Amino acid sequence: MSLFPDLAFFHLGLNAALLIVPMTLLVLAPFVLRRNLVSAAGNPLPPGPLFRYPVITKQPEYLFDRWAKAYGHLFSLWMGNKLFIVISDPQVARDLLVTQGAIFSGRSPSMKNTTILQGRGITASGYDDKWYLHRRLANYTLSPKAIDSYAHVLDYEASVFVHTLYSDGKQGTVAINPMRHAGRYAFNNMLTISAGTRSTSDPLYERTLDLAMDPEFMELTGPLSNATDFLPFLRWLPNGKLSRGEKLHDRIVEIYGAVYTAIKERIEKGEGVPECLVRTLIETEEIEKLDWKDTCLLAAAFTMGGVHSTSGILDWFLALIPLYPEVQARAQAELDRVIGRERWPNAIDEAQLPYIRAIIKEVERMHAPFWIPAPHCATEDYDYNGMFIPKDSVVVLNCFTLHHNETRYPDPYKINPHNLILPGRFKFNPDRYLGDDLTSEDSAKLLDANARDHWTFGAGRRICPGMAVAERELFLAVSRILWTFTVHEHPDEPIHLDAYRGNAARTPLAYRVRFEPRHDKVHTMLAEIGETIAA
Ligand code: HEM
Repeated sequence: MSLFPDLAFFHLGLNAALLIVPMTLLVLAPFVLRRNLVSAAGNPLPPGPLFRYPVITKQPEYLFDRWAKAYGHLFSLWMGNKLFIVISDPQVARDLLVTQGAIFSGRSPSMKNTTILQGRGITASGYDDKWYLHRRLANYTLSPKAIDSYAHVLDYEASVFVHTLYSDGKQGTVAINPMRHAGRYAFNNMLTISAGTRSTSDPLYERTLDLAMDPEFMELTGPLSNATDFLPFLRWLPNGKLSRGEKLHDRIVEIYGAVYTAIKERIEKGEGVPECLVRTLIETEEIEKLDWKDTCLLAAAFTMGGVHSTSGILDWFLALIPLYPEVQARAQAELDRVIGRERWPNAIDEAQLPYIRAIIKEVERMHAPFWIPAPHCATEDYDYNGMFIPKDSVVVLNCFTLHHNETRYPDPYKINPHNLILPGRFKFNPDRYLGDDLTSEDSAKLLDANARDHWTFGAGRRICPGMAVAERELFLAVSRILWTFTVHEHPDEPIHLDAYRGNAARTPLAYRVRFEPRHDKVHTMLAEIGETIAA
């Protein structure tokens, strides 16, 4: 028997620890450390962080920006067992997503693509024949020519939106949160395109509105925020988030199924149904071999996809503009000079209002709703500039870094008027877009990727097909709001622009602003519009 039993135990414990710790590390290493792969040509993966991440929830754009600075324009990141390839440079984005679009246009399994949209609804379809068909329908419904057929609706809804800000804000006497109104504006436009109607007191369309405004979709579909996307075994364990995704899927199918049925019944009864996506789908479902779920999820993807994105930009615009009185005053001077005070701007005036257009582009750059737009997926192995991009890797744009490239956008970070309120990272400077007369759709087609306005609508074959509609909506709303009101920050309620809500599309935290009518004509015009709405 040892004279020092405690010490013997200590030695035994130490030996065991010396054995167990390295063994545990060895077993855990493949789950914790990055895996290095090499292509047939001997090229390594793009460089990237040493550790794997199970999930990144809080402002991943800052981490991506740091990694882009540390590892370069193309870096790789292991999220659990999924390899992400992150693009932070315009030319690389063009080379891969546009020039090699045949390889980089897939979608990867995820909560959004697999659980909620079940591989359908255009946005979640793989890069296959069904996607081509859906994309053709999207182009047909959202092309500039198609927009002409519902331009009057976009115009009317913009008037209703401005009127609501006026009446809800008690003609400029109280501060209000404009976000729900912006959401309803975008929603009514999308519902018209999808279902040929706007939200009314009909309970079905009220439910459609509630679904579109519910932040659940944007909370659940973040590209980095669902551990089940990266650690597949979690799918087999009880999982609250997964069941929320399943419930959301059921709710979408149930509500849009009812919209489909209502429209089909009206067509069968010979009632006039205006031209809209669901009508086109019903009329072509046999030829195109669409099933019922395809139709529901396509209508849902259109309606919901075009709401948070467009209204998000309006929310950011309305949060920003009171903080930059000199920008607001310059825009109003342009409106007074070009339009005058007897009427407000219409779509046709857009080309004559370059400063308003520049403001919209600058909001799109500075507050892109998606810092990481819908991930693409590589459908083949590909070697690029001595780096290996394996099949099935998830390929994403790092919009935050692209939009803060100091060569393309000089001074992207500097000063803001409220250093105490904002952390001083961003500079809102519409001047940088003066002289850029291209629409975002045309700008995306430029051969020189460095000259593109911004990357807010994604890139390549899956670039947002709703760009032209969104820009028309934004122009009508922004130009009319600035013609009608001066927007003021509430003196006791500072607006916080750094924090936001949503793991996919970002919207500002709730805020209130005051819409002060600019001149007497505002009251007469809005009174007339009020009568039209009531009629
Ligand atoms: C300012 C508003 C909008 C923004 C910022 C926006 C942004 C985006 C982005 C980043 C993508 C992913 C592109 C990619 O995969 O590379 C996308 C896809 C899509 N957007 Fe938009 N969008 C907006 C408005 C709209 C509107 C008004 C519609 C109309 C219905 C729409 C319909 C779609 C559809 C259907 C897709 C899927 C395309 C596909 O996978 O082929 N979006 N959008």
